[in-house]
Amino acid sequence: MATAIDTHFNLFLFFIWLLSTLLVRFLIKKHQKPNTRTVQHPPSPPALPIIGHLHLLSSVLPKCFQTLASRYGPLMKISVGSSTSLVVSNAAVALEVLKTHDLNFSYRPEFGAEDYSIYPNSNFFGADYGAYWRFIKRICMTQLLSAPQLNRFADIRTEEIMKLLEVVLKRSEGNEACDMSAALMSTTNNVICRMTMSTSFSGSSDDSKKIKKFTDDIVKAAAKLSLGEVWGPLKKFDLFGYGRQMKAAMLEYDELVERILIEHEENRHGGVKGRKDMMDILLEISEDDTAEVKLTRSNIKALLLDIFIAGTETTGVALQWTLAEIINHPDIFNKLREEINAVVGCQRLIEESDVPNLHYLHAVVKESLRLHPPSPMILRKNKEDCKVSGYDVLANSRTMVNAYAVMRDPDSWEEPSEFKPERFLASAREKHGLVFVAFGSGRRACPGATLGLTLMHVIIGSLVQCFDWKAKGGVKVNMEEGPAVSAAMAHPLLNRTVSDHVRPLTQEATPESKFLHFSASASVRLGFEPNSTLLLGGRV
Ligand code: HEM
Repeated sequence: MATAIDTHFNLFLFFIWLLSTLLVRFLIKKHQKPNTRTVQHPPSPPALPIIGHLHLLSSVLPKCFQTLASRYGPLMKISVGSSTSLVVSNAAVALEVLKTHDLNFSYRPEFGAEDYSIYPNSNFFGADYGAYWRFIKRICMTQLLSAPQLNRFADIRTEEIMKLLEVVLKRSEGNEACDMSAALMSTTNNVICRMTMSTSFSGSSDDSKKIKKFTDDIVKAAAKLSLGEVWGPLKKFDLFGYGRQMKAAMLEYDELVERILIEHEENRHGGVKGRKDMMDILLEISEDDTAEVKLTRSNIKALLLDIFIAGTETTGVALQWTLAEIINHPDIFNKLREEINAVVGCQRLIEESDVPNLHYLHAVVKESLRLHPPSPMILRKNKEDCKVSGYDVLANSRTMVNAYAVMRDPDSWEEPSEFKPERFLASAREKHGLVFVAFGSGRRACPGATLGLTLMHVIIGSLVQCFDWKAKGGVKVNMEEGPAVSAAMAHPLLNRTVSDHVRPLTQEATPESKFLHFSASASVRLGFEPNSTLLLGGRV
């Protein structure tokens, strides 16, 4: 009997609670300001409980987001577990985010890796738009990556390109396979390491290789940690150990860079190297007591790490795609070769000073970056609520501009999936409202664009000038995109493929050739096709 009374009483209490809750909700709604509107979120595909949209995603994210956008629109909301992002997929909305709301979207979202960084709050890429970021950006644009500083290191780029040509030539000479992916990556890595901290000058020649290994390990662990975002609060337990892996790789990086920093401090005043690399410049700034921001050692190491991560892989990957496109388009290869023949001639190797006159080369590189942007997801966050494409975007929304989709948007580009460098030639350009975002846009746009492009122009120009690149038996290079957001080729230009493509042909070098260390004055016939051209410092 007592139990029945208790049950009735509990039910009565439950109804009282329910009624009062509904009443309070009703009163709150009634007293809300009449102009208060409901938030209109961007559209979103139907989600499953807990996993959200995970089941809709494939390993090649930019492509998968592009497909989803064709159904759910150019601004859509994607959730995976507890992580939510907005994805921008066409040129019009990209312009809104990157140009109209540039200042508001000049922040970067966090992706979970920051908790394990040994340089907390010191890096540049992830820094909020504020005094520290502005200070470093100014240093990048006026000193580290300025035109005069880049020019001071032109000889290093020439040297590294010569090494690359030698590798390709030697492999072909021995009829060996040539791993172009590795060769191109090693060239960009060596250039960037030597420009930042004169690696081949100090310490062992392995330093550049070690830097590449440590940064690759850091990036791999950070990418896995960013996927861990979906675990929400559970991510702090580092269940899979990726946080520990990232910390370990950062400590290895730190030890190496600390050693090089000490060498720089010892050599700096002696002026042994005769020119300042980026590390020298940063050390000088760190000693300046009047500087707006007092740079710490951690700031220096974190900024250099950003430069290695942001500069090497992007440029290396972009070079591979460009070469692959050239191999697949013999007509474009021929046109490029003709332009180089006309502008540079056959007596010397292409130089950086030739590049402004090689308009078709510019167009080829730009077209390759349009179709295969090496940073296909541009990551931003907004500080304040705003409207984009008619939808409400709340403050701190993680926003990804899908550069891959934006630069294949059929409303902006004719035949968007075709490799047509002509679209970037001056005469054609006026016809299109082009949105080229391979280097991002606005305040947070890539500060290394000039260096990246310089390397691409002169490396691709040299490879086209010196070797014939053809697909064996007309079989095209596989242009499938690789997994994750990295944008690398799924089937890199590895030995099997490339050995068949490389056709370094007749080389006749004069003894006075200032470019070649190859058997001077000898005529070396390489490759498989007779009567072709090779221009390295000799006659055709
Ligand atoms: C082909 C080569 C390259 C491509 C396609 C590329 C692309 C990009 C993109 C898309 C961004 C994000 C921009 C945005 O948010 O709007 C970026 C940022 C950045 N890039 Fe590059 N990049 C390249 C080469 C380089 C090089 C050579 C360096 C340095 C030596 C570099 C350093 C950076 C840095 C430090 C940032 C962060 C800027 C910031 O947060 O304010 N990049 N890059």
